[in-house]
Parts: sequence; C-alpha cells; structure tokens
Amino acid sequence: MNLSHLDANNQPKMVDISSKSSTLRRATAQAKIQLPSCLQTYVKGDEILLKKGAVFQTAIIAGTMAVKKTEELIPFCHQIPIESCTFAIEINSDLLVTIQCTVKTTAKTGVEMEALCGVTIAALTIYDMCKSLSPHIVIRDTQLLIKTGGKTTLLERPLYGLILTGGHSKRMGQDKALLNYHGQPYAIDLYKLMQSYCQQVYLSARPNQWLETPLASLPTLPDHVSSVGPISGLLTAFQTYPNVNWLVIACDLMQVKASTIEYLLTHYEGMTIATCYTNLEQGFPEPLCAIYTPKAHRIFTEAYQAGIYCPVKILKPQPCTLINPQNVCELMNINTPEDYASIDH
Ligand SMILES: Nc1nc2c(ncn2[C@@H]2O[C@H](COP(=O)(O)OP(=O)(O)OP(=O)(O)O)[C@@H](O)[C@H]2O)c(=O)[nH]1
Ligand SMILES: [Mg+2]
Repeated sequence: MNLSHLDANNQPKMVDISSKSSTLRRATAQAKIQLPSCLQTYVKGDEILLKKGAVFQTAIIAGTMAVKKTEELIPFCHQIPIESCTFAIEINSDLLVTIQCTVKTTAKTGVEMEALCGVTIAALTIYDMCKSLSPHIVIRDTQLLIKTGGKTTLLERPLYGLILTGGHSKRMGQDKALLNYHGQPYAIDLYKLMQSYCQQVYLSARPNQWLETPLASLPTLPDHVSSVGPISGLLTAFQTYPNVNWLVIACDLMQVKASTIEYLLTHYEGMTIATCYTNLEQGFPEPLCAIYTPKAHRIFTEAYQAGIYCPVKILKPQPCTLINPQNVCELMNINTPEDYASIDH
C-alpha cells in the first residue's frame, strides 16, 4: 500500500501537497461536554457565568487561538492560512454542552485538524473553568462533522440526490429528461454526475413515467402525492428518507457542472432549511438546484397542506443559506426548443 504519510525508507513524512490546487475548504468539528448538575445555578441564558468569567466566551477565545496553533501541535500538519473560524456553543436542560467549530481556508489541503483542535481546546477550557465546582465533567463524542472543498466530502448526515423529472415538458414538446446530451439522455448524464457526490441518487417522476424508456433502470421515487409540480417530488423524497440531506437538481438545468455542485457543498449549512443559489435577476432562492436538510420536511408538508405549492414561495420566508452563482449560465433553465438549441449538447 502506498501510504502518503511514509517515505521510501518507511519513515514518517508530511504529505506532499505541492502539486495540488488551492480550493475553498471548510471543516466543522463537534465535541460534547456533560456538566454536573451543581453547575445549573450558574447557567444564565446561553452562557455559564462564574467568578472566573463567562465560560463559553472564554472557550471560544481559547478555541480560536488553538485553531491558529494547530500546525505547531500536530507534527505533520501543514501551515494553512485560517480565513474564518467560528464557534457555536449550546447547552441543553440536562447540562449537555455541544460545541461546534467551523474553519475555512483557501488552500491545498483541508482544515479538519484545525476544527478538531478548536473544539478540543474549547472543551478543555470549559473543563478548566468549571472543575473547581466539580471534577465530574465528561468530554466526549469529539468528531468531524463536515468537510467540503477537497476530493472527498463529508456532511453530518448522508447526502442523497434527487433529479426532478416529473414535469410535462409542454414547452419543450418532448420529455426534457430524455433530451440528448453528448450521446445519452440528459437524466443519465446528471445521474452519473450526482453519483460522485451522493450515496444514492433517485429520479423523481410521475408513477410509471419512465417504464419502457432508457431511464427505466435508474432508481426512481414515484410521486406519493398527486403530481402538481416539483413540490410533489420534493415531498415524496423528504417523506421516504426524512433523515438525509437531499441534493435536488431539476432535469432542465442542463448547464449544471461538477463545480456547481461542489460550490453548493462548500457553502452548505446544516442548521438552515436549504442551501440554495440566489436567482440574481429576481433575488429569490433557486429551489431546484439546492441542498435540503431534514428541516425542510415539516416546512414543505405544512405549506402543501395550506395549498402553497410553489417552492420559491415556500423557501422565501424561511432561513436559507443563499449563495451567488459563480456563473449565472450554470442555472439556465432549458424549457423550450430554442433554449435547448442555444446550449452545447
Ligand atoms: N416529481 C415531479 N417533478 C415535477 C413535477 N412537475 C414538474 N416537475 C419537475 O420540476 C422541474 C421544473 O418544472 P417546470 O420546468 O416548471 O415544468 P415542466 O412541467 O417540466 O415543463 P412545462 O410543462 O413546460 O412547464 C422539472 O425538472 C420538472 O421535471 C411533478 O408533478 N412531479
Ligand atoms: Mg423549468
């Protein structure tokens, strides 16, 4: 086996990243701390206030300093410019504290060690601040939750892919998912692209839509609810696998590239309903090229029950993570034969 951490003499070495290219990379790590009940009286809102000072605020400062020092502590870590470092600390009613640290850089290698170092030192700082009140403090579950921007992507839950194909393609006059794209139906091309990022990819279609077509062999989620638009496909996906993230792409976004997906993943936020591109002309979130978290399930179900079917209308008032497309053409909607003729296929 060729281990990148060993040299030809079986001695350890720093991984050579000199020929890699710099990309925007992000890592989020998490640690938990179980505090003893005697600390309850010191909890004031989102903070623990001791004579020594504000515990979480101190932990954030310590964690930030630790992130910047990671290269000095871990022998084979590279020196990486830290471009952003944020902490989120929450405490629940059982005094279980959850710390998350997110680090960003534009570099040739990832910042997961930095994020892990950050939560670890933040946790130890909380321990140090609280230990005089009781030594019964347990730090646990330190782990990497999210890593994006490099060769492999890790999110805090599985990523499934959904290709929306259940429309009637009236304007096109033929099924858009079957349009030729470099020698194969576009849905197959997009399916293969999404497979490299998702654990599972499904077509979203009307029941029996793809029987006896070239798409028949692809995994399909037929609409559970009557097919009234893309919301039917979204709801079916959210209901079928409620605990995963969904990367959703409509089959008429024929200019989507690997970089379109990677950019979404790099900016993905697990705490919002969805990470979406902004439609620059109209300012609304683009719902059909987006990553949805499990929080979307309830929002879309309630909207559907209230008779609101338009995904843009549903997303607009919600907390979404919005990003500007790197290239507006990537999100061009191919709805008519003229649109199709205007693109390279
Ligand atoms: N699963 C599912 N997807 C749908 C449904 N209606 C539309 N879609 C998909 O949602 C995306 C956006 O659809 P539109 O472009 O608005 O509509 P369309 O029906 O494909 O095309 P037109 O008939 O020309 O309006 C496309 O990928 C469609 O395949 C539906 O009822 N169920
Ligand atoms: Mg369309």
